[in-house]
Amino acid sequence: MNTSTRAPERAQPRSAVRSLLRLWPYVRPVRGRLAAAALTAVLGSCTSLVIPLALKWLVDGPVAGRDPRGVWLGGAVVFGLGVAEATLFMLRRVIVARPLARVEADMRAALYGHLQRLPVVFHDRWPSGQLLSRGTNDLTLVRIFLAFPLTFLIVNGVTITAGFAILLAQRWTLGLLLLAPVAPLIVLCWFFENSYSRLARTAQDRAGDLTTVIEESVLGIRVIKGFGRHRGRRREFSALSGELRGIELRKARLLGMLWALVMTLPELVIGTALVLGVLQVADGGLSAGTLVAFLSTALALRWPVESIGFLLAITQDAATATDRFFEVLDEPLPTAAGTRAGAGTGTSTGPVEGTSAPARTGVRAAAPGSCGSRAPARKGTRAGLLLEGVEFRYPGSPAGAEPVLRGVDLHIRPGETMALVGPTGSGKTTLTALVPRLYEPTAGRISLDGQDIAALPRERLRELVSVAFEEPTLFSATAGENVLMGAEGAEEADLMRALRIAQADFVHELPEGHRTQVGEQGLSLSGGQRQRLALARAVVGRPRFLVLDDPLSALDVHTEALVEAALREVLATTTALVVAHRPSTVLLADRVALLSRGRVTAVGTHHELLRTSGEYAALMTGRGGDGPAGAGRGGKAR
Ligand SMILES: Nc1ncnc2c1ncn2[C@@H]1O[C@H](COP(=O)(O)OP(=O)(O)OP(=O)(O)O)[C@@H](O)[C@H]1O
Repeated sequence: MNTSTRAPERAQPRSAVRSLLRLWPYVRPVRGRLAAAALTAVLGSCTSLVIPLALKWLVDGPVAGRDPRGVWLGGAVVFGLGVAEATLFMLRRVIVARPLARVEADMRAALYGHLQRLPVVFHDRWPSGQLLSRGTNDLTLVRIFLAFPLTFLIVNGVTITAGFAILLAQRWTLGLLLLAPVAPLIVLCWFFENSYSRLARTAQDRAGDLTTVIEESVLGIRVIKGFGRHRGRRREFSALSGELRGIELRKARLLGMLWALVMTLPELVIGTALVLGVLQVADGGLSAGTLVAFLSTALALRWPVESIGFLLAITQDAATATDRFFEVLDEPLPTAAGTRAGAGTGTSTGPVEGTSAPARTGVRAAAPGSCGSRAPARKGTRAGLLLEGVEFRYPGSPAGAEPVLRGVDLHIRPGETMALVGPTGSGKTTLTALVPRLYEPTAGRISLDGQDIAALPRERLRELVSVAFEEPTLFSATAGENVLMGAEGAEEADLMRALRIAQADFVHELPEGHRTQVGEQGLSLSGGQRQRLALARAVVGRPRFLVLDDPLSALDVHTEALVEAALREVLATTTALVVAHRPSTVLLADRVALLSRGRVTAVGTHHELLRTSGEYAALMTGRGGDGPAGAGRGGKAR
């Protein structure tokens, strides 16, 4: 199986109790209810221990004395005690149901909130299935633990202690006999816990991997079908599912062995006690009522003892689930503003080699200082979008690997549109991701109108910068809601304007207009329609800075021309960085920056670069292999 679908493995020896204690902040608000439920269960369990004492009175009294009224009375008491026990256990369930649903919901909300705030580098590292399984299966396991083992390990402890006190009081010799298996059972449980916890961790991790495979297969169903890969995918799925099945079987075998021993040992000693007790009754050393009471008490203790293995198994599953939950929650959030977060990945965030001014082969910017000055005297005071000595290396890239971006200096003046052109893999998308701080530069600085973006509160940054990515992601919501996500507080008029600019008027023809639900990931729309909605989302908030990653790639020539015309209107009032592969998109820009192997190697107008940069000319005419063809068809040369 592809290991890239696996989360960072962190299975380490740990104490189940210490793991579960971390749940306290979530359990604290419902501690009163949980305590009341435990108390109710203890009362119910103790009621069950009173039944043998009533039986003793019944056998030694009314039954021995042939007193029918006494027998009826005794029977009624035993019946009443049975009803009371059942009622108390039912009450316990009623008391815990609602608060435990709340604990689960609170934990899920905390996980979801944290996931939303974690940086993109975290999501690059973690497979989505692992996160899904932590937010669903694992939290269910925690709720089951709080509902059963947490209460019943306490209840059973109290019941077993009280039961043995009754047994010892009735016949201490037989009582001691029943206590004999306790020591071996404790050792057995200890061994079980150690082995089971390792298996539980592996099983839950593999379940997360399996979720990732299912999710990828569902999302990628078109590719799988298109390439006839379903057999291969099924084999991959079966292998992983077989691995999980094997681990679950080992868990079941381990639990079965524990259960068998936990059941057999008490049965053996109860059998022995029965034989010895009968002999003592025959000798006249023990009353029949006492033997009945003794054996009924011993039998009443069977379930509390036998269930220990099962309760410990759920406890281990829940401890593992808690660890997995907190592994995500412990991931540090990026600092609000003011520092380079480095995204908590252990990546060097300090300056590294290669921040020197890039070698330029092409034309300098028309205005002095608009490109190329590494550390200008008026640092941070220039309006527009300014990148100074920006370097970026993806977290987790091999030591000594070249940074993806090196010494990038670029100044986009207010109101200017800069096209970013470069061969595939040169770092264009990476550069655009740095402006809205989806990633943090490993060196250098980016400023908007003189303000370092690392010092800007994220909300402010989101107001200033809007983005449309190459891959237009839409959500399961209405077309209008997808667009309005682009701006806080935007209204219907803004929506209409954005739809018009993005040439997304097709929305009005949908069955319910902009209130039509678009499917998961917008799959009910064509690629070009999704791209236009994504573009509308980027412009709906009238951002000061616009970053567009090849926004017109999926449009037909006719629609592209319409969108370009409308985009010009927007670009005239914003400062924009537009990744462009096609000459027609380049022609929307005032100037062009050529990115080559992570460096800006030339900046100028389209025509200047065509004249002076061989690499640019090759890209635009398609002679460079990676670049678009058909450059210079008409177009504006500014
Ligand atoms: N999340 C990531 N983790 C590690 N490396 C990455 C990641 N994303 C991109 N890269 C690497 O960074 C380099 C630049 O990628 P980027 O997507 O920025 O190029 P690009 O110029 O936008 O390419 P294209 O024109 O094909 O979209 C590539 O070598 C790519 O393999």
